Amino acid sequence: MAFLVLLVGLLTAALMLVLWMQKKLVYWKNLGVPYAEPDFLYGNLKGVSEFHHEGLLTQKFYKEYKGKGPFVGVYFFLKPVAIPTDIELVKNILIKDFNFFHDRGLFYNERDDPLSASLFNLPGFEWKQMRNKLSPTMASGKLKMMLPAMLEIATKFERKIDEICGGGVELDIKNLMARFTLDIIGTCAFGLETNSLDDDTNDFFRIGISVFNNPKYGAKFMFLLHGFRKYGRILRLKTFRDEVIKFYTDIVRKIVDYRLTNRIERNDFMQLLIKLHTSDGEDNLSFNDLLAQAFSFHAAGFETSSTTLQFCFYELACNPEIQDKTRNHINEVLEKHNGELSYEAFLDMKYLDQVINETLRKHPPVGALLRETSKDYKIPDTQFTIEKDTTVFIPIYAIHHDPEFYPNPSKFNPDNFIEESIRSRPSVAFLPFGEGPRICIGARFGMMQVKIGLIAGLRKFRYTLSPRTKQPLKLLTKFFITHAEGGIWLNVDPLS
Ligand code: HEM
Repeated sequence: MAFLVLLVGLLTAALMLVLWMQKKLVYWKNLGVPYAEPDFLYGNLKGVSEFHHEGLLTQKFYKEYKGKGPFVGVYFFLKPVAIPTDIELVKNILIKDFNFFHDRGLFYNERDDPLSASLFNLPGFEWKQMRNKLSPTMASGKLKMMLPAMLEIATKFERKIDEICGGGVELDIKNLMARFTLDIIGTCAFGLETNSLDDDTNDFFRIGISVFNNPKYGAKFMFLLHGFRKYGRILRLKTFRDEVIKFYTDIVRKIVDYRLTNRIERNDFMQLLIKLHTSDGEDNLSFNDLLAQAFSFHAAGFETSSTTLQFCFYELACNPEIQDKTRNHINEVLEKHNGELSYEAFLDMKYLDQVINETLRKHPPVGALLRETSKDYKIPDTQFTIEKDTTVFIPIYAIHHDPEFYPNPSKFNPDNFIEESIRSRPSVAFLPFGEGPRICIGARFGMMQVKIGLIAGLRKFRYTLSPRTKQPLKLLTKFFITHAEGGIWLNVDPLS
């Protein structure tokens, strides 16, 4: 009898759960919004494992629903997600009506996992305060100050390619770019001479790449955690593995103590963060804030820059005339600046900017931008409202491949970024760094890093595609960042 009661109880609970889930999955239908039919358990996330890339997943919805309304409603598990398909709405969300969309709605848990409380994840007022404190650290004067340290690494990078090239060995561009960008971040953000270009067994490199290659949770669980972040915090879940948290906490503690005890000052981000940490005013950063923000330079700046470089070398290998033109351009500008790689010479390399921008268009490292509504948002001139707490996914990848804005989107064409072409499309049709007040804080640093990598890599060497690179590239996503499955392999030869 007791067994029967238990069974009936369980069946009733299961039935109620199913009815509750079904009710959740008619949210968009009830609002009369164009929506994609969800699956019972995953909502519309099923494609994440099919496509392995959220850029392609959102592109699927964008293509299908563009013109049918300002956005399409989908579900990530049970959570309603709005994907704007109208460029005017994208602009309003990111810029004009930002006060409805200042958060990303991401999970963080500063108590158990201080690394997770980064600028990227912080909401509302906490974000605004932190952004105001950090913005001056990214001013152009500060970047200029870091140039000599970056150039030193570029010289080592050039030497490394010289060692590899001509010997018939294929270049694993992903690995090389990871070493280069991690050495730059090691120097500029942490003030460490990590030397990963020569030795990729050091802890900074090993743990640094494991943050992305071996994340604590998979993409689907992270979507779930962001959706139920209150419960995640109650359960004291962490975003990063304990080894990662301990490594960065220890290393940052040692650097801060060492510099303060020995009164050492350097031209790097860490110094600027320490200055905020030791200030008395409202700009003061606690140790945990300092730790989280130093780490965010790594978390938000490493894979993005390294991925951009990879895809840029890939496209240049596939397009030899553009490779030659870029190399000639670099040499001409350097000649004009007496052979000196000054900050001014970088600013002068306009065609190089075009090549990088076209890479960021075709292969945006971040395939979609995240926002969450903080209050009901009535879309101007329509009957639609995006209700409070709805996740909004701005489909960068889809917009960058929309023929309305880029006539032949699969062609690598740096002329998409001559003045005339830029003026001919809406400004938000190019979003590799996001847009509005929450735009990437490290965009200028990232561009500088990529430019330095390309200059060092292109001046003396020529690249061609190795047959080992799978064609066409199959994209996948790890921690929101785009990758090519199987990596990108190039042949590299010295220029005669
Ligand atoms: C090519 C390199 C890079 C790309 C493509 C990139 C891309 C992005 C994107 C798409 C966002 C989201 C913007 C939005 O939601 O509107 C972002 C935010 C952010 N990025 Fe970058 N990024 C790059 C380099 C860097 C670097 C080098 C750093 C640090 C030094 C950095 C630090 C950050 C931070 C802290 C945020 C959060 C900003 C906020 O919420 O206020 N990024 N980045």
